[in-house]
Amino acid sequence: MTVRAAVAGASGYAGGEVLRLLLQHPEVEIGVLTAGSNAGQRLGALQPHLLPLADRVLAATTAETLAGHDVVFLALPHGQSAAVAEQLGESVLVVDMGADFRLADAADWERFYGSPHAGTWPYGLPELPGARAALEGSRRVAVPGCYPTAVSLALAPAYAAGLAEPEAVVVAASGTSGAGKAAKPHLLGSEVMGSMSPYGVGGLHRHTPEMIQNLSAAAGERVTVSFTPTLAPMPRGILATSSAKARPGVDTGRLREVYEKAYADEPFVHLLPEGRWPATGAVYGSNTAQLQVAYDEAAGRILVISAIDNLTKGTAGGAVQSMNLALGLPETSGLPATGIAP
Ligand SMILES: NC(=O)C1=CN([C@@H]2O[C@H](COP(=O)(O)OP(=O)(O)OC[C@H]3O[C@@H](n4cnc5c(N)ncnc54)[C@H](OP(=O)(O)O)[C@@H]3O)[C@@H](O)[C@H]2O)C=CC1
Ligand SMILES: CC(=O)N[C@@H](CCC(=O)OP(=O)(O)O)C(=O)O
Repeated sequence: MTVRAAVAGASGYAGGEVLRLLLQHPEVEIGVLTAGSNAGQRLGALQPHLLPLADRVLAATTAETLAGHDVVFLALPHGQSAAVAEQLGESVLVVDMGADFRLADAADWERFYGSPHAGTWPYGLPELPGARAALEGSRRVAVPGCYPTAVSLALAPAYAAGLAEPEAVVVAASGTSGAGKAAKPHLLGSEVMGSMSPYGVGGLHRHTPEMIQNLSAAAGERVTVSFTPTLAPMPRGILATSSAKARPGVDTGRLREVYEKAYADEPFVHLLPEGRWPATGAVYGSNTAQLQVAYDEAAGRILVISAIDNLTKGTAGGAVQSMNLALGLPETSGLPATGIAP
């Protein structure tokens, strides 16, 4: 089977990463690549690491240029995917790496994104309860945000097993590629190098409702999330520390048992052996999420540390994994499970 794939937003970070993975995918042939202001440029000038595609000229992002493919990846800014997606046929698989179709609650969407809600598609985090079945055979996929990927993988098993009170606290650090390629004053090298800083503090970050949605679904009751993102001086990676008050009866043994069972058969979620801790360096460039759990007896809290590469498992890897499921291909095709070190 040969799958012909187009990528809209090929000049950006998410588009570049999905192309890196698709170039290694045994069943995929790369078709049209599009951009916005960089339409007309050669890809090699913008993504010099994608050597086999260096001479490809970027087309304008329109439904016409994206027509005639089996799958279209949309790596466009928030709010731009819906207009393109609605013009693509229903038989085409559309994988949206933006946020447009992630949230089920229209009021949440409007509050955090400030535009009308476009709809809700099957959610591209197969490891969440029920998600894999919804992706199989689907022709529309909403790829999760990078922080919600790290945090949902970390806390969903605890909530699904009834181990935690419905009030989660999350502090997470992200590499700068999470903010995209467009120049922003707080992302200048001299602002970021040698410094860590918080942003979106106090429930303001748009990934908060996405985490609440996923964890509430796992818990079967409304979970609140206090989320503090921080910017770290590294190009890729997210390290999230997620915690919640433990319910009576929880101890280290029970906590480990729940996580071992939840992820025993998952190819891309790795619960580390006791005493070892996740690190962004260990998952760099891979589609793997590393997890470790701890029970803080004195505080009565469950702690889960998770590490992902924001561009791989946090975006493009999740997108390709979901494509594989949607098209009935082996779920792991084209996806590296091993990282690059040091
Ligand atoms: N970076 C990350 O870790 C993650 C990103 N995502 C999502 O992926 C999407 C892309 O993000 P990212 O790659 O980081 O962003 P970038 O800013 O790096 O890339 C944006 C891409 O969209 C194109 N584009 C911008 N405006 C338009 C337009 N009006 N019409 C057509 N194309 C346009 C750009 O083209 P040009 O170069 O020509 O301007 C570029 O190819 C976003 O929705 C983001 O939320 C999701 C999870 C994680
Ligand atoms: C460091 C940084 O700025 N990160 C981005 C998250 C990137 C991402 O995954 O999210 P979306 O797909 O929802 O854009 C942010 O906090 O806005």
